[in-house]
Amino acid sequence: MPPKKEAAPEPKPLIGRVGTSLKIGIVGLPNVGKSTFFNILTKSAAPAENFPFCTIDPNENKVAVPDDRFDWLCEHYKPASKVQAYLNIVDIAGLVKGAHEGQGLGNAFLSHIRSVDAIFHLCRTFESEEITHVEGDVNPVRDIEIINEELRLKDEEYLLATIKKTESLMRSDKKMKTEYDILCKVKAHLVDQAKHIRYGDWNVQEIEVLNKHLFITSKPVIYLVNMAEKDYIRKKNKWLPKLKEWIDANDSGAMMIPFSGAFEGKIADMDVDARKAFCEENKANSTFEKIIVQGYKCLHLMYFFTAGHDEVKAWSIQKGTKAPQAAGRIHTDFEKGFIMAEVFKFNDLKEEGSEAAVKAAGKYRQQGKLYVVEDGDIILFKFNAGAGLTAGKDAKKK
Ligand SMILES: Nc1ncnc2c1ncn2[C@@H]1O[C@H](COP(=O)(O)OP(=O)(O)OP(=O)(O)O)[C@@H](O)[C@H]1O
Ligand SMILES: [Mg+2]
Repeated sequence: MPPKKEAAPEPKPLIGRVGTSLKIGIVGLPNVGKSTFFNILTKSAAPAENFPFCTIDPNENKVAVPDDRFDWLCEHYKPASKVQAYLNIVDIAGLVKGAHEGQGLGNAFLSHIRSVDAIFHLCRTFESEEITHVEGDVNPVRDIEIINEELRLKDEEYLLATIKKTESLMRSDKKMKTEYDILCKVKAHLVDQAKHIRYGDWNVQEIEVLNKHLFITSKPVIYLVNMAEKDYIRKKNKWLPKLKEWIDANDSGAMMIPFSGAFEGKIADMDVDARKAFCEENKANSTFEKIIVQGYKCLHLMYFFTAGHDEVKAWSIQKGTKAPQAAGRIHTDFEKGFIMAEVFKFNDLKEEGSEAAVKAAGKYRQQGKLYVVEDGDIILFKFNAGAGLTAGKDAKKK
């Protein structure tokens, strides 16, 4: 018998693209260390030289999302195959003041920013005589304002053109009126109040319209602060408190993560022992795990696990995904013929020691169609393999 339907409140839809192959893009002024960060993080070899506009075309790569629970499951099941979740990252060319009007490398890379789903906004606090700063001196607060204004102006240009188009369509199609009104509300926020779209409190209908257009300033942002190695080790730089203050005042709730491209580059080249000794000696550690995990979460992604001796796998899903759609990530038949999800929690497995013990303790739950999958759930789907076949056939061999 399938479990009873449980009543779950409908969560508000997310702003942004639907899917799981979402990407986070690295955005910032030229020569602030974007490609250096991208290369070390994703073990890529994109050009990262000391001159502005070194990057022209976007570079894309992925990096595994570190997770102790995944490591524990692999240790526990000793599976033949292990598949982690991945974060897709895009290294984008530097933006300068006036980019929305074609300054610097022009408009092309603003379209590269449009095609990502969240932003690592990278700024520079490291001083260097040799490494040019396009604005003449190091001032990350000013730099962040320049970039944020460019992104807003690009959205403004697109929004005003869209309002015009919608207005003319409305003459022959009355249904366009609702969309037109919503776009005007977006204009009051983005143009009249000069605010990024992500700060607005939008209702379901408004989010639907926003998701047709995927505005740049509706994307979630994490601020990454690239420090000199010395400053990173001593955990001090005069800009850190100013940046924190600016973010609290202007982008309240956004996360700021300080790191150092120079420090990360140095330890990435060391073998495990040398790295450990260096980090202990300097009482400093890599920030990359935190950046990857937060970048992944910022895309509204999470994962559930399937776990057995054949395979331990983390399946990326969007937050708020219900059990049948989560099953559909594995195979469309799993979604079509969904009967139930047998779910247990990672902590219960760790505590009880085995699946059998979890079951015996009554912590193995059967969940129905309305169950909203939680991060780190370990799931076995039961599904009807097709018309005429017996219901309840195991979805996945264990
Ligand atoms: N934390 C740091 N300390 C000192 N130097 C750094 C640091 N991070 C990066 N650099 C140096 O800054 C220079 C510019 O770096 P990079 O090419 O990564 O910048 P970018 O932001 O990708 O520039 P562009 O927009 O022009 O592509 C390189 O010489 C790099 O080694
Ligand atoms: Mg670059």
